[in-house]
Formats: sequence, C-alpha cells, structure tokens
Amino acid sequence: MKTLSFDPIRADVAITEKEKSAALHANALLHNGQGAGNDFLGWVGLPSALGEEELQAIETEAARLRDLAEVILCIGIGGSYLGARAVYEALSDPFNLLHEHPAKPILLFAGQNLSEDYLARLLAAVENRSIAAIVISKSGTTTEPAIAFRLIRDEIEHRYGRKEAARRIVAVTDRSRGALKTLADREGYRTFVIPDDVGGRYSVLTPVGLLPLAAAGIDIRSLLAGACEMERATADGVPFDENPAARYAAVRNILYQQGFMIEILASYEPQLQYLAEWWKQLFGESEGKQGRGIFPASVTFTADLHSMGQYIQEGERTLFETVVSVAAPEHRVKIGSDPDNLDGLNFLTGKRLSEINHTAELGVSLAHADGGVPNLRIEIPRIDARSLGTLIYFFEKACGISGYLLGVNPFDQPGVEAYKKNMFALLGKPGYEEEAEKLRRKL
Ligand SMILES: O=P(O)(O)OC[C@H]1O[C@](O)(CO)[C@@H](O)[C@@H]1O
Repeated sequence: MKTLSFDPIRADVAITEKEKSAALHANALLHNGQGAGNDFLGWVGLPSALGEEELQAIETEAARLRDLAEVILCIGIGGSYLGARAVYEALSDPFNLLHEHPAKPILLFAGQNLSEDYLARLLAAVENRSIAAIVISKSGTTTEPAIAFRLIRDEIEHRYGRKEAARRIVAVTDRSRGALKTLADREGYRTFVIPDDVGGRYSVLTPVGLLPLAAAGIDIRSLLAGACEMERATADGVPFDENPAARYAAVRNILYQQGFMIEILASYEPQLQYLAEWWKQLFGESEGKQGRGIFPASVTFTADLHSMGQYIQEGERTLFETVVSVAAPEHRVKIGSDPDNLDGLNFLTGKRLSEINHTAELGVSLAHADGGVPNLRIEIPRIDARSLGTLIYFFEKACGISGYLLGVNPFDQPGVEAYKKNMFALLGKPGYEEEAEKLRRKL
C-alpha cells in the first residue's frame, strides 16, 4: 500500500524528457556518491541499513529513561532538534497536559534559543518533576545547546548528585570528536553516535531523532518502516513517473526557473507545524547558497488564511504552494443541528469537520491557482508514525535531488558560520580579537 502520493495538481509544468533524466541523474548521484558533498550521503540508505542491534539499544535506553523521569529535556538545535520535535508534536495530543493523567514522559525542548526567560521558565516548570536529559549535538560545540546543557546539567547535578546525573544524562554526538564527547566520556554518560556521513538536517532517523522519540513512547519501528517504503519507492533505477521525490524535485526546479522563488509549505493540520519547521531547515540550508535557491516558508491553514491569505492571493507573484494533505483524521466530530440556526450553519448539519476542512483545502487551492500561485499536493493517509517516516524520507530525497538540479552542494551550510563569528567576537571569545575590532568600527 502506498502511503504517500505527490501530484502537481494546479501547476503549469510540462516536464520534458530532458528534465526527467536530469532528476533521475541527480538521484543516481545520491546513490553512486559522485556528486558534491558525497561524504554526507549516509542518510540515503539509512532506514533499511539500521540494524536490529542499534534499534534495540535505542529502545532499551529509551525505556530506561521513561522509567526514570516524568520529563525528558531534549537539548539541541537545528537538525539536532527539529526532526524529533516535528514527529513528537505531530503524534502528541496538544492538550496532553490538561488531562487528568497526562501521557508521560513529557518531552520539553531546550538549546534551540538563547532566551533567558525561556530557560528560566523551563527550569521553574520542572522544579517538582523528576527529570532526565538527552543532549544532542553532532559537532558537540554549538553554542546554544552547549549553554542550555551547562545550565540543565547544573540543575541535574545539584538535585541528584554527580553520580546519579550520569544515569540521567544521555549524549548523542560524534563518535570521537567534540567537547560534548569529551565531557560525556569524563562523566560516564551513556552515548549514542551520529554517523560521520549524516549531516544534522538529514539525521532524524539516527539516534538524534529516534532516541527522544522512543523515550516519548513513539513507535520508531513504524517510523522507520515508512521511511524504508519511501527508500524503495525512490531507489536508483525507479522510473521517473514512479519516483515521487524525483517528480517533486523536478517540478519545484521548473517552477524556480519560471521565477517562482518562494515555496510555501501549507498544511491544514496544526500538529504538522513543526514538520514545516524541520522542512524549512532541510531545504533552506541545503539550497540557499551561491545566491541561489527557493526560499522555504510555511503556513498553517485555515488559520493563516486570515493573516497570510491576502498576500498569497494577491501579492508578488513569486510564490508556489505545496500542500501536505492528510486524508483521514483520527477522530470524528460532526456538526449538529440548531433549531434557531442564528449562525446560519444548518447547511453543514451532519457533516464531519474533516469534510469541511478538505473542502476548504480544495477551495483554497482553486483560488490560489487562479491568483497565479501554482499548487502542488502531497497526500498522506493519516498522521501516524509510518506516514511521517514516509514523508521525512520523501522530503530528504527530494531535497538532495533538488540541490543537485540547482547546481549546489546540498550537504554543506557555510553561511551559518557568519553570525557565529560575529557573536563570538562581540562576546569576547578568545581568538576573535581582530574580528571584534573590525565589528566595533562598524558600530
Ligand atoms: O548538531 P550540532 O553540531 O549542534 O549542529 C546543530 C545545527 O547547527 C548547524 O550546524 C548550523 O545551523 C546545523 O546544520 C545543525 O543542524
């Protein structure tokens, strides 16, 4: 059974044979390792390559953390954070905390910002809860998670003592390098490895995403099964018309050539909001370089129809929209009848909310296409672990292909260093004195 389909429903794109073979060639490069950034292709065969032993190690550790803590603090940023958050938010009840018996453990995230108030409130909120931490950083030196970890580690050590802290802290990092690895070895933390050949934004199906998700009770085997299914569907040698990732990549590349510089990922399910955040990093860091690349943006409808809808309908005509559509909801809610009908909604009596939501989706797609916004559509059957695995691998594969079609290395992110250099210089980090002087002259 196919769990994902891609369809450029309302987009004026006739894909030529040349464009089809370019997309297939780009896909082949991901498999034969002859393209740029070929030392970061570990994610391509990852879902099917993940061994039983590693999976069991993750599940055992996850179960141990679940027994130990009511709240697990996940520390990381970018690719070391967004994948886990995307799947966790998609599969969790957003009102969990209001239930009499909330599902536990609760994952809370830190290290994805430098906000003093955020961290102070987080630490205050867990004051009377048993806590554990999963700290995730491939480089082991990223400032935001390193600062959050220093503060959270202090809290854990202060509360439980250093020996017990070593049972409550798990590090996911490089096999041998980086400050986090050194610290983990010194303190005796359990560690999981981020493979050398998997970059942060492609790492959700490694322990980076799998450990926190398993700790939250999410079925990571189904997530991987979905990813495996898409790995097969997009394998090298699959004809263009049957490879949804190649088709999506080809279509977005054609639209980019036509002047559509901004892609809006739209969803009608608020639980997919963080999936869009993950998608934005994936495509933004992979494609936005050398003065090129589609700018990835996102909206959650129908809420954003009442904020961004005006612009999308009538603003600059450089946008195209990719809708992640969910075929069936998990719950049933029907509209009742009202004898007074003061709100005039009796014409909807007996309809399910999902029917209205899907009709809104159709109406929006027609309106936006009429307004000059090409519409692409990705459909998944439901929001479950399997479909999310499928979707994740689909986007990863499409992103790799898109990057090669664009002519960039989709696996580096040199531009991210510029802000770090300035921040370190302004904060007085040793070794940045010359940079600091240059910056001061600009102030
Ligand atoms: O896992 P690390 O090394 O802390 O990096 C976190 C994130 O920072 C970046 O290196 C730059 O934003 C991302 O590519 C990565 O996902």
